[in-house]
Amino acid sequence: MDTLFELPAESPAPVADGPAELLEDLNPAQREAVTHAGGPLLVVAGAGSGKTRVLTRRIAYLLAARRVHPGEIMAITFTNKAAAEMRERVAALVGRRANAMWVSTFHSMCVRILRREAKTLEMSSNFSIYDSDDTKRLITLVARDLDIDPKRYAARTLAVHISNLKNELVDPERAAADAGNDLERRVAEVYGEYQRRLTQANAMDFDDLIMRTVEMLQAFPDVAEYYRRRFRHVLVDEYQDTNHAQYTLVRELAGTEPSESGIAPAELVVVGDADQSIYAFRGATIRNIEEFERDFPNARTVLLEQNYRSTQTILSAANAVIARNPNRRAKRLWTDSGDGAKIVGYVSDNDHDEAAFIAGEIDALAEKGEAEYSDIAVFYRTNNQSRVFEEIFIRLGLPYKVVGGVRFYERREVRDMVAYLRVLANPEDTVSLRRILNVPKRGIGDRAEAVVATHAERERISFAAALRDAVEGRVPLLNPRSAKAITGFVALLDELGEVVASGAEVHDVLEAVLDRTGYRVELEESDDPQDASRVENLTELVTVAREFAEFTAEVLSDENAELVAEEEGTPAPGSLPAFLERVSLVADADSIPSPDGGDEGDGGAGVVTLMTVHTAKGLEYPVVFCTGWEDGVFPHMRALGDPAELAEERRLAYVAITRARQRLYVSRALVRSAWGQPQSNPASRFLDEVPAELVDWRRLEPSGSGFGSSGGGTPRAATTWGRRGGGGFSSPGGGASGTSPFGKGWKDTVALKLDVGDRVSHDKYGLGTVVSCDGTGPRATATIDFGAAGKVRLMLIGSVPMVKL
Ligand SMILES: Nc1ncnc2c1ncn2[C@@H]1O[C@H](COP(=O)(O)OP(=O)(O)OP(=O)(O)O)[C@@H](O)[C@H]1O
Ligand SMILES: [Mg+2]
Repeated sequence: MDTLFELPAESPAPVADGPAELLEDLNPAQREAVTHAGGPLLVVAGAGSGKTRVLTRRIAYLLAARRVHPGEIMAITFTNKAAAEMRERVAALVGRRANAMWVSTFHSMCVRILRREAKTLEMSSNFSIYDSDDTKRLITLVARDLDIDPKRYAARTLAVHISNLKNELVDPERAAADAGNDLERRVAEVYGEYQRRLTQANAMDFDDLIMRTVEMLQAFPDVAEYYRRRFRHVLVDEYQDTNHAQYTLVRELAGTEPSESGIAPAELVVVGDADQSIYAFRGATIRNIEEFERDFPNARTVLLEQNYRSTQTILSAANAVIARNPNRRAKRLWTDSGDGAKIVGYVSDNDHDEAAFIAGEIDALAEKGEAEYSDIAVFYRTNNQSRVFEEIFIRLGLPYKVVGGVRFYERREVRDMVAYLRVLANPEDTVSLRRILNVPKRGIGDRAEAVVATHAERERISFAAALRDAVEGRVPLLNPRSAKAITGFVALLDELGEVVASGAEVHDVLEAVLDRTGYRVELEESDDPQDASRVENLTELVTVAREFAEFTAEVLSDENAELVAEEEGTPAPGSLPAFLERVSLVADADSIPSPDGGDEGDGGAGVVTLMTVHTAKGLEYPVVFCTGWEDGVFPHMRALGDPAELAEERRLAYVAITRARQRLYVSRALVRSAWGQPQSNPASRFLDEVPAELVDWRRLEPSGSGFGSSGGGTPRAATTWGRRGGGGFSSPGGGASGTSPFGKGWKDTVALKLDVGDRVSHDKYGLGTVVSCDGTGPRATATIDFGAAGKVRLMLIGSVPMVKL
C-alpha cells in the first residue's frame, strides 16, 4: 500500500504486434498496471480513475501482446451486470475470443466450479441453490426441531450468525469448539444440523458456494492444481468488497507460491477503492486491500489519481463528503475536465413533488437534446422508494427501467392484496379468486381447488358460484374438512364485501383485508426478514390508497364538486374500481420498453434507469439524480446512532455522487409518505457536507421572491413549487398572500396559466395533459386528463397543488 510507483516519464515501449493502441489512451500509472507482469498487483484509486478500464484493457493486452489464451483468464466482478459489462467491453476489444474467458461474479464462478467437481464432493451436479428465503425457512425448521425458543433466538438472527461464520470459513465443528456463550452454542448447533439437511437435500446456500469451493481447493490439491494450471491470470474488480472467504478463494486460485508440481502462482491483479466499500454487512472488509502486500509476497501497488469520469464540481462534492469519514487514507483525486454545471439542489414538499420535479427535468433535458433517457439514472437508498417514480414516469410516458428489486406492483404481497380487492370489486374474477383461495394458508389445498374447479366446469357456473355450492354441500367428492375451510373463506369474503358496501374508503377496505385474513399477522410473526419488507410494502400500498381517498375527498368537496366532470364509462371517483384501474395502469409493464432494448431499436433514446445506490456501484451516467437525501432515509435510520454504519452510509453517498459524469441533482422531500404515515425528515447531513458554492438551489421560498407581476387586484402567487424547477406558475396579478411550505389550502390564491396540450403534475391526481381551457381570470378552468384518475375540471385560481411540466 505504501509503494507508489515512480513511473518513467516515457511510456513503456509497446510489445510486439502493435498493441500500442491499447496503451495509447491510458495515463502512465494505468499503463503500468496494464503491462505489469509477474507478481501480484494492487491498484488502489478513487472513483472514476479507470480501475475497471485498467482491468479490461489488461485482458486485451494479455491477449494481444502477451499471447495469453483467453481460456487462461479468470476475471471476477461484483455483480452479474458488471460481469456482462466487462465481457462486452472486452468483446469490443478482442471480438469473439472473449468467450473462452471466465468473467463472472464470485458466486457464478463457484457454481461453475462446483458443478464440475460435484463428484469430488460426493454431490450430484444438479444441486439446488437456496436463496435467502429458502435458507430462512430451513433454519426455522431446524431451530424448531432442536427446541430452540424462537423468541429468544429468532431464525433471522441464527441465519445472520451462520452466514457470518461461513464468510469467515468457520465450519460447524469449529463453531461448536469456539462457542463461548449460549447464543454461540445454539448457533453452532443449528449450523451443524442445517448443513446436514442442506447436504441431504442436495442443496447449497449462497455462502456455501464460496465456502465449499475454498474447502474443496484446500482438501484436494489435484483439483486446485487443475485450476492453477488453467487460470494463469486472475483479475478482481471491486476488491474492497470481498469478504474473508472470497479473499481466501482468490488466494487458493492464484496461489502464493509454486504448487507441488512446480506451477508458479497465477498473475493476480486486484483493483479497489476503500472509500467505496459498501458491503460491510455481508462481511466485506477493507483489510483485504490494506493487507494486500502482506498477504501476497512480492506484491506491488499502483495508485491512480486522475478521474476521467466527472466534472470538477461533482468531484469536489464527492471529495468533501467522503473527507468527513474518520480513519481513512486521504486520496488525491483530480480531473482536467473543467468545472461543468453546478449541482442542482431541490427541496420538495413531498415525495410526489420530488418525483414530478425529476420527471420534469428529464423531459426538459431530453427536449433540449442535452441528454437521452439512457444517459440518465435516478438513485434512491432503498427499493421501496422506486414506487413514486414508477407511477409518475408511467403516467408521463417516460421510458424507464428499474434495475434490481421487483417492481412495486409486481411484488407478491402487493399482488395478493390487489387480488383481494379485485375479488371484492368483481366476485367473478376467477383468476384473482383462485390466487387468494389459500392465501394466507387456510386449508384449501390444490386437490380441493381442483374438485371445485371441475364442479364449476360441469355445472357451467363460475368458480365463485361453485364455491358457494361447496358451502351448501353440493360439490361431490369434496372432503368435509375442505368444505369447512371453503365455508370460512366464503364467509370472510362476505364480511369484507359488507365493509365495501358500507361505503368504507379503499384504504380502510385494505386494512380490513390485511387484518381479517390474518395476512399481516402472518408476515409480522415471521422471522424471515423478507417478510418484514413485505409488511413495509403493504404499508406502502395502504398509503397509496389513503392518498387516493384524500384527493378524491378534495375533488368531491362542495366547492369543487361542480368542477369535476364525470366521464362516461369511468368508475365513480374514489370507488374501489377507480382505485383498481389506477393500480392496473401502473402495473401494466407492457408499455415499458425492454431494458435490453438498449440504445438501438427503440427510437434511439433508451430508457431512464432507476436503482438503489448499492446497485449503481461501478456504473456511470452523464446525468444522475440522487433522491431522498434526508436524515433517516439517506443516511438510513439505522445508521443515525452508529458511527461505523454512518461511515458506511457516507461511502454510499460517495459512490452515488461519483456515478455522475456531467450533471448531478440532489433532492430531498420535506414530507415523505413512503412509510405509511407522512413523515417530515430533516435534510441529510450529507447535503450540508457538500460545499454550498457548488450547489444551485432551486426552490421557491415560502413567500415573495420572484413571482408575479405587480398591479391588479389578484393576490400574488405564492406557492411551494420550485422557482425554476419545472416551474410554470405565473401570476396575472399582484397583491400579497403567502402560504407555509406545507400549506396546500385552496384558499390561497395563485393562477396557473395553461394551454391545451400542456403537461401538468398535480399533487394528488399525478400527471395529466390539458385537454381544454375555459374562462378567464378568476373564472379560469382547465379540463385535464389525468389518465386513470380520470378527466378533471379544475379552477386555476387557488393554491392549486399543480405544476406545469
Ligand atoms: N486514460 C483515460 N482516458 C480517457 N478516459 C478514461 C481513462 N481512464 C478511464 N477513463 C474513463 O473514465 C471513466 C471511469 O473509468 P472506470 O469506470 O474504469 O473507473 P473506476 O475507477 O473503475 O471507477 P469506479 O471506482 O466507480 O468503479 C470511464 O468512462 C472510462 O472509460
Ligand atoms: Mg470500476
